[in-house]
Amino acid sequence: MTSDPAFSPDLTETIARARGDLRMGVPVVLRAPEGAALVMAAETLTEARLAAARGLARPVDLALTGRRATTLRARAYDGDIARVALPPDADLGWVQALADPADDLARPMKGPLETRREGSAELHRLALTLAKSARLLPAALVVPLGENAPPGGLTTIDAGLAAPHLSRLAPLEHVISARVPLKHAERARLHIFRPEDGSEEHYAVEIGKPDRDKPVLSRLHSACFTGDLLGSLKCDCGPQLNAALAQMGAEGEGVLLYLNQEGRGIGLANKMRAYALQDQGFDTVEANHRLGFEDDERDFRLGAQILARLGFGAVRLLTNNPAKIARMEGEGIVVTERVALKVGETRFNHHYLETKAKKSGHLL
Ligand SMILES: Nc1nc2c(ncn2[C@@H]2O[C@H](COP(=O)(O)OP(=O)(O)OP(=O)(O)O)[C@@H](O)[C@H]2O)c(=O)[nH]1
Ligand SMILES: [Zn+2]
Repeated sequence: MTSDPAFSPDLTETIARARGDLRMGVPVVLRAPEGAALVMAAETLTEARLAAARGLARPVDLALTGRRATTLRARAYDGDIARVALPPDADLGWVQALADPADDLARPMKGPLETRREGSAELHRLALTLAKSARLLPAALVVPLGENAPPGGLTTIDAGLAAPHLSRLAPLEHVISARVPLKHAERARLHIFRPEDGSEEHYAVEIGKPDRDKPVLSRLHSACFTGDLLGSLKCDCGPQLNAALAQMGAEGEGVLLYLNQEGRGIGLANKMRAYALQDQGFDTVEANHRLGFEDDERDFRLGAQILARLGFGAVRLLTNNPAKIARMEGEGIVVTERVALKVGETRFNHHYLETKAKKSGHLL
């Protein structure tokens, strides 16, 4: 056996491993100067692990976002985070009901919920960041280890190092580019970019050979499995994707970024949870909030980074979303023109588009 540290995972790799652990239901150890804690995602928690957490005889918290706490009428003393004390008789169903709003209307009374105000919320905040980045519901059990040694074989993260690390944008590796003739543009190339943090790859479709010294017609498209692939009438994504490529094809050049930020960054499973809430009468923004997410969890720095990597510094941006323009400019990409992209309105998405205009500032 070699003990060469080059073989050991670094911080980025350890965090990627922790994401996988949480998705599988395996606890992760977060270490801080005030003590270590075991963290488990509420979504993948089991009865056996909940019982084991109680066996440690320490006060156990369920960390929720401030958004979820508002729906549950629980006090979030840390602003963006609420630390709900696990009652002695709480079972797995209780944890899941707090984490998942699916049955909020059928079973409205979860409380009274006791939330903590003393001590630090640092590990709770990190636990929720990890759960979100694993595309799980943002709810996690936080079990202080106290004098107990962490169980063997668990991924261990230094919280002080991980928090700033998670807020930075992972560098992208350009993997490969190749020609893909498209219906709308025979001269097209697909570029694949892979984030160094082990998260999903993103794609750039380059139409023609745009001059890098001029503003390029560009679209930052966020993945929408239901709209892009299934032809869902519940949103306008499919027609927007098609129309953007058609316009680039007609002009002979352009660049479309296909960012794998499904569901405005919450992942497809959570987007379907949001759709189920919309079936109960909530709009697209309310549904995200009830789940514990912000309206939009996407990181558009990614788009700016890919444009810069391809050599573009200025764009004519196909969008109705002013936030995308602001984010591009904030990252040093000049937006010389907004090109409106109004297609695909149906009787099923009329309310969705209206909500985006009213609540998220989209231009009509
Ligand atoms: N969470 C959530 N995501 C949704 C919903 N409907 C569509 N989406 C996602 O929203 C994103 C739409 O992205 P875009 O069309 O690129 O962005 P946009 O903010 O609407 O801006 P423009 O289309 O550029 O005007 C996709 O990732 C979809 O999967 C919804 O009801 N809830
Ligand atoms: Zn869509």
